Amino acid sequence: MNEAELRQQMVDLARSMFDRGYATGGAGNLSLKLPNGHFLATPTGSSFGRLVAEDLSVVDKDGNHLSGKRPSKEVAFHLAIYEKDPNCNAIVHLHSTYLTALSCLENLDPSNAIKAFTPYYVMRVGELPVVPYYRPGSPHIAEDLAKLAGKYRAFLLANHGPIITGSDFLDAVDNAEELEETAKLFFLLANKPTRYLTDDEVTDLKGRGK
Ligand SMILES: O=C(O)[C@@H](O)C(=O)COP(=O)(O)O
Ligand SMILES: [Zn+2]
Repeated sequence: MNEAELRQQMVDLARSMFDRGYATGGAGNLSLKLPNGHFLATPTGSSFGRLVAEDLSVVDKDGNHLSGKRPSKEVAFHLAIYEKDPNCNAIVHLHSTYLTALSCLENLDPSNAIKAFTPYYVMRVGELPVVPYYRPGSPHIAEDLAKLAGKYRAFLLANHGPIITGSDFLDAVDNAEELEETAKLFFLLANKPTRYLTDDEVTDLKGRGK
């Protein structure tokens, strides 16, 4: 896809997420890698429901603002992930209801906030490591993510929300939707005896693709 098509894809899929309740108000941010090596990101304060293709921000790998409106205050954490994960070409950060609720629970397993109970979660996401709470925009988020990126496909910011990566923007959005639905199931199953996938079942699923 060329840059114009990628801009339109970000506008269209952001609007679709907004219309289906995955994003509200000005929460969340999005980015993708452009063919020329620069990055397209949502402007700070923008609503997923009202993005304008020409207004989207372009930054270089060092975070220099090249064009469009002022980028998301989280652009540093997006860039930290791209730097460490060569397979990541797009990133979705949401404040979606169930994943954000999950991010506020005490005693989450920092290495994996959702133990697998369905195959598609394993195939699309795998594990969900938790980044401790820092205020939004803090450089510490990027520092912590730099240590995890490349080993995981999604991350949960404590008391904040999820970050999901993808091989392209559509893949990142699909992964985000799957993860949010998995968190919804996690709460539906709370206090119910649940059969988790065994280690062998998880291993069998890994590496099989989607
Ligand atoms: O939670 C926050 O404030 C940010 O992480 C966020 O989601 C929106 O910030 P901008 O991308 O700067 O609008
Ligand atoms: Zn946020």
